[in-house]
Amino acid sequence: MRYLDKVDDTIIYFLTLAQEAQKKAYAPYSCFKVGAAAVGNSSKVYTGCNVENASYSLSMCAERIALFKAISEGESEIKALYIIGPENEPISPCGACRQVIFELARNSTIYLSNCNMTKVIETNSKELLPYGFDLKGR
Ligand SMILES: O=c1ccn([C@H]2C[C@H](O)[C@@H](CO)O2)c(=O)[nH]1
Ligand SMILES: [Zn+2]
Repeated sequence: MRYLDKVDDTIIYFLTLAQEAQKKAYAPYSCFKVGAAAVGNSSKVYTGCNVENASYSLSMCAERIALFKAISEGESEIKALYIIGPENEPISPCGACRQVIFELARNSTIYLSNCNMTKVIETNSKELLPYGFDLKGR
């Protein structure tokens, strides 16, 4: 887990796609809009935003929507996952998303960005969720 010294153009490109999705977030309860972009092995990009519900626990996070879109469209592996939050510090995925990332994006590079892409953390599934629950390795 490290802050990037320089945020290169490729990262800016994918974070911009995540930011476009972030604008579509449906977050009337938290007013906390998040966007994500998952890059599949095919190099196709799947974006997501958080979608909330009056029954709060039915809300879904941006990164899970992006990952579920990718898998449901036939991607078998995710190369990279970009997540952009609304604040001045990089977004920190919730515990549920960390488990889903561990399942579906285990070998991905993961980028966590603040709202204007000036602070970007590079990390991976095992740093986000040490000793994650795993049935694959049995
Ligand atoms: O990494 C995160 C963290 C939070 N949220 C959403 C969930 C909820 O809709 C709102 C406030 O927690 O932000 C995400 O989509 N991704
Ligand atoms: Zn989450």
